[in-house]
Amino acid sequence: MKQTVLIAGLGLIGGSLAANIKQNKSVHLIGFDLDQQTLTYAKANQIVDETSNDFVQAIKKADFCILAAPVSQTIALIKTIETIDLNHSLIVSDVSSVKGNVMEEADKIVSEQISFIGGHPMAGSHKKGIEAAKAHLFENAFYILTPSKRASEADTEKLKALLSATKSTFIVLNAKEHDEMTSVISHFPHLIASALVQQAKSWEKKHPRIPGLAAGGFRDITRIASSNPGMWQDIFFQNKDILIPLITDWITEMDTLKTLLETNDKISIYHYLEQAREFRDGLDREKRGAIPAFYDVFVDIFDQPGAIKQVISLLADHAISIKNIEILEIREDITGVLRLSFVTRADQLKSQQLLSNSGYETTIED
Ligand SMILES: NC(=O)c1ccc[n+]([C@@H]2O[C@H](COP(=O)([O-])OP(=O)(O)OC[C@H]3O[C@@H](n4cnc5c(N)ncnc54)[C@H](O)[C@@H]3O)[C@@H](O)[C@H]2O)c1
Ligand SMILES: O=C(O)C(=O)C[C@]1(C(=O)O)C=C[C@@H](O)C=C1
Repeated sequence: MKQTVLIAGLGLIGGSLAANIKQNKSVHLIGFDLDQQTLTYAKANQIVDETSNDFVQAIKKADFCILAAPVSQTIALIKTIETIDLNHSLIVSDVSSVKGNVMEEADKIVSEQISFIGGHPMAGSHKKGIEAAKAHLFENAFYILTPSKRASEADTEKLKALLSATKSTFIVLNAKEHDEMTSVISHFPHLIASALVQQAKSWEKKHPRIPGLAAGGFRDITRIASSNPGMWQDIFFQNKDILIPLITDWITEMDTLKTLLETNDKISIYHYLEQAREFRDGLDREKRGAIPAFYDVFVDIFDQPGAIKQVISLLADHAISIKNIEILEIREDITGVLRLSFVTRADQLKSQQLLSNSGYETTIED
């Protein structure tokens, strides 16, 4: 029998989930969004089977509902769900990056028919909107589930089955564990990335060449500062009780580093850098969760016409598929560095060997 799934909020995440769920032919997928253009795009590109402008009417038809709007809007939708009378059972989930307030609201649902299991796919991008949606976005990522008080294990299993095409790894956490961990590895780093960009922006007044000089390191550490400001504003305020103490800890940490520099404590600075490197290098490479599970090869190339094409052709001739290419640094007339990302370790190693055999200087991270 066909199951009806409603996705409310068809942006980057809702659209990407829709693209996964749509692969299941026994699902009838309804899309709801406040933005008419998004709905038109979703229908025209067959991302959903049906669109709706009426959340309450659509949810009444659904067996599953996934709320994929900004966090504060998701909380507002849960408040609406609390008022709906259903004559059949419904599993509701969300994708919010912060879980505390969402789960607090979800625990207020009294209907016996509704089972709420919070969700958060730990993958995304700095892009927004349905046009950036991709079916493979969640592959190899962790997908965190936070069941509400009344959700049964059987319901959690049903939700996992619905989301199985994402090829993510599901883990169950409570809201507090979730919010503490994501604030450390996602929300706070975002705040720092934006602050680093603001710092460069203010120094640009004195040194107008700063944007041009910003090379691989600055670009790597600040990529996420190009994200959707509306979404992150919401995340920061939803998780501010955890973020504020982290900012206090960070100020203390910066003060410590400042003192080490002022007192010329080279040994302590060395250990500080060494410990950070060891921790970073030790991040689980098989299941990298928030860090995309790609395997990189760095290739030195000469800045001359066709240099990149040669590298790509070599790998294409051996049927190796490159997941992503990034030019990290090109200096005029000298070498530059290409970062090639592969989905499997095997492709990474094979590519490195092929490139080395053809005379390229390559490096990989173990
Ligand atoms: N972008 C990421 O990297 C990422 C990763 C994991 C989880 N999330 C979470 O996913 C959610 C959506 O983020 P996104 O990146 O897809 O944003 P997005 O801006 O790409 O999409 C949000 C969509 O929700 C719609 N919308 C807004 N209010 C709505 C409402 N009341 N009802 C229905 N639709 C509404 C918008 O029109 C838009 O189409 C957020 O809660 C975010 O915290 C984002
Ligand atoms: O890759 C990115 O651009 C992201 O910011 C993705 C990211 C993250 O911080 O890792 C952002 C927010 C989500 O809640 C989950 C994933």
